Amino acid sequence: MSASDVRIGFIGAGNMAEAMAGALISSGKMQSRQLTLCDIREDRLSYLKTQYNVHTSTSAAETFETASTVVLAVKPQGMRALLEELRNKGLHRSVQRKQIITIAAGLPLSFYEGILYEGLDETSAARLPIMRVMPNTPALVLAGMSGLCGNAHTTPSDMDLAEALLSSMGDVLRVTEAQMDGVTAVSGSGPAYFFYFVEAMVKTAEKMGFQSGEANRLALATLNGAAKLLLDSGEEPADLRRKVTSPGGTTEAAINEMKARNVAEGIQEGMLAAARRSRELSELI
Ligand SMILES: NC(=O)C1=CN([C@@H]2O[C@H](COP(=O)(O)OP(=O)(O)OC[C@H]3O[C@@H](n4cnc5c(N)ncnc54)[C@H](OP(=O)(O)O)[C@@H]3O)[C@@H](O)[C@H]2O)C=CC1
Ligand SMILES: O=C(O)[C@@H]1CCC=N1
Repeated sequence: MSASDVRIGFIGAGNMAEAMAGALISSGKMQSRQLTLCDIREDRLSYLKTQYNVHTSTSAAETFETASTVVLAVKPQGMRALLEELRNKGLHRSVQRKQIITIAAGLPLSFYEGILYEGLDETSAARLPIMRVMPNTPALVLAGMSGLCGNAHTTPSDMDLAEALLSSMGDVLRVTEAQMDGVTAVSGSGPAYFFYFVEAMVKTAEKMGFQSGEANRLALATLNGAAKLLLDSGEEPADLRRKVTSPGGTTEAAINEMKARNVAEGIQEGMLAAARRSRELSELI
């Protein structure tokens, strides 16, 4: 199937679906008319239609039927009801082969198989290969990071298709399913850790007397520059940190204070909590 034949249907058109759909369009990978965004919220759909000129629908069944690739983008807690709705309408007995890509945190491939493959023989199940993707919201600005894995019915060309779509939004790493909780904790949730750090830096700059706009400029230009330096120089973060840290200087005073407050441990424990929560989500359904 060539890129122009692909029809992607997003079921659940929230923050992450918007980031992915927006990236597919702005990267030139897909035309708006190749995308359908489905949500239960009409207000959300009218915003998305105005913003991206995509097809919109309130019907998950219709979106599933008309797509060649379906992206399941509802919250994990709503996934069972959605899958059961699709299965109860017989849509899993698809004659047309289509890729199912789920972006929900935590839920294992076996959960989707248990519902979507119910009553299907191997030949019919093979028409619905299922892939798990863990993207992140910087996809919207084509700077995303995604982890990708697939079930036994996923062929190399299904994986290539998913990777081609995701690489238009940023970097892609193929992983095992066992690594997905880790991907979620590092890159899926990761942008929020960074934003939390920015919030703290900006708040502190304001307390030091800078106007909000000035505080934002100081913090953001610095973090953007530091990330660029790290990426472009190829040097280790610890080495770059040492180059900023003059013995007996201001940076040393800051880092000593952060170490005394176990900031690194807080980051580690936060990330481990995210991975734990990812595993827990699979138990909730
Ligand atoms: N946000 C992120 O950074 C990331 C999110 N994810 C995953 O992406 C998924 C979506 O997250 P996110 O975009 O943040 O969530 P949102 O809540 O922003 O989006 C989900 C949308 O789906 C709607 N919805 C719920 N049930 C249905 C249904 N049956 N049919 C159609 N639409 C429905 C929701 O409506 P309502 O609000 O009324 O329920 C909501 O508008 C989650 O599973 C999450 O784990 C993965 C990586 C990163
Ligand atoms: O917070 C969450 O559960 C989702 C998954 C990764 C990022 N957001």
